[in-house]
This record gives sequence, C-alpha cells and structure tokens, in this order.
Amino acid sequence: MLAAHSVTRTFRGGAGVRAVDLGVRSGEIHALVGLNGAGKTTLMKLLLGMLRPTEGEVRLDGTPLPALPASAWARVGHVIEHPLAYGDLTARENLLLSARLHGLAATGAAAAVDEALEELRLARYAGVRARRLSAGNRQRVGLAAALQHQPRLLVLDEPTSTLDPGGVILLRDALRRRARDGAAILISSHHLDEVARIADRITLINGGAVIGELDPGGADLERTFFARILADDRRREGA
Ligand SMILES: Nc1ncnc2c1ncn2[C@@H]1O[C@H](COP(=O)(O)OP(=O)(O)OP(=O)(O)O)[C@@H](O)[C@H]1O
Repeated sequence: MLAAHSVTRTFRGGAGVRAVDLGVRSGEIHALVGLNGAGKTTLMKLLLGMLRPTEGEVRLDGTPLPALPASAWARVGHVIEHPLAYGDLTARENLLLSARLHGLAATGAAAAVDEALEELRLARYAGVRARRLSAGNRQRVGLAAALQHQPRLLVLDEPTSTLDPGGVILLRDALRRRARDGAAILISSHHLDEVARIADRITLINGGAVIGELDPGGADLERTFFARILADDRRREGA
C-alpha cells in the first residue's frame, strides 16, 4: 500500500535518510527500530509527505505522493512527534475536530469519537482540557485521533513512549484489530520486546539507512539488534 523507493533526504551536517526502500502492506504491522537519531522520524515524515525527498519517491497505492488527491489522506491516520491535542480544547473536542478534518460527517464523527474514547479508556477524561491531561493520556488522545476514522494506513512514531502497561496492551489490541481488518500499519519503537509481540516485520535502520530486518520470533532480539548495529557502524567506519 505504501512504498518508499530509494528515498533520500539529508540535512545540513550530513544526517538524514539515505536510499531507503521500504514497503508497508495491507494487513501487516511493520515496525521500524533503530537508535536515537537513526532516522525513523525523518523516514516517517517522508512517507507521509511532511518532508520532500531530495531523491527517490514515495507511493501510496502506486501513486506518487505529490500526485495524490487531498481525499486520499482522509483514510490515513498518523502520530508523529507531538500528538494532536489543542490544549484549550477538551479530549472530546480534540477528537471531534480531528474526525471532521478526516472527513467524517457530524453524526458519524460523534459516534466515532465515543467509540475511540471507549477503545482508549478515555471516557472519564472526555471533558478535560488537553493541557490538563497527563502525558500518557494526551498520547492516548493523539492515538484515538489517529485511529477513530478507521484509516487503511496508520503511521505511528513511538506510539507507546508515555503509555502505562495498560495503555500498551490497549494499543496493541487496537492495532491488531485494524491489521486484521486490512489496515497497513507502520510503527517505530525502542521497545524491542513490545515490537516482537506486535510486529509481523521489523526493519532495522541505522545511520539513516535500512540495514536489514529482524525476525520478530527470533531468540534474543536485543543481542541481534546490537550486533547488527555494531557491524554496520564498523563497516561504515572502515569504508
Ligand atoms: N530538520 C532537521 N534539520 C537538521 N537535522 C535534522 C532535522 N531533522 C532531523 N535531523 C537529524 O536527522 C537525524 C535523524 O533524526 P530522526 O529524528 O529521524 O531520528 P529518530 O530515529 O527518529 O531518533 P529518536 O529515536 O531519537 O526519535 C538526526 O541526526 C537528527 O538530528
């Protein structure tokens, strides 16, 4: 559904993303893992058209992003860096706004918001202004906003970074349900054990490049992760 072809975007100083090929298929949860600064967020921004590649291209359903009609984005959900939450609006108002921005009509939006509040166990905070919510509950509001319009593509950057264990399980179940219904899902994470539980495919990114995949069912994922990164660092130092 979503495919990056040889995508490059470098910043002044040399950091960025280089010649990345990556696909996200319908019905699949695909995880991106890498160290801080490896390029995960940059790649996700490129995949969502928030950043333009200097080389290569990204396609959604075979169409290059610049040629997509605005309506194509209505069935995409994402959380990149800061979850959408206007501080002065309540959790419910934030979700209603996001639902309408994703093209849901007023009645459908209200029902979708109620379901999302329930799914992310946010109902008791529905009337609380976002700026008064805890970081974890704000993240839940951002995730609810990304999930509630039943997107066919989800791109979530570190979606569990501030969630408690209950929130992690809720999100895991929510993503599994979406994938079962055919959504294509890309997540980034630092939590290898959690990634192993949820991902069908794990791509390893280091120094802005994809350096391979990890087997989600493999033994000692952490050890393999560090060994692969170390080998790549050594290879590049030697190059
Ligand atoms: N707008 C920018 N201008 C210059 N450099 C940037 C910019 N955005 C990102 N970078 C650099 O690109 C590299 C990749 O950053 P990115 O945020 O994509 O990493 P990440 O894998 O998401 O890291 P983390 O796990 O810490 O969130 C970093 O070295 C970062 O400093």
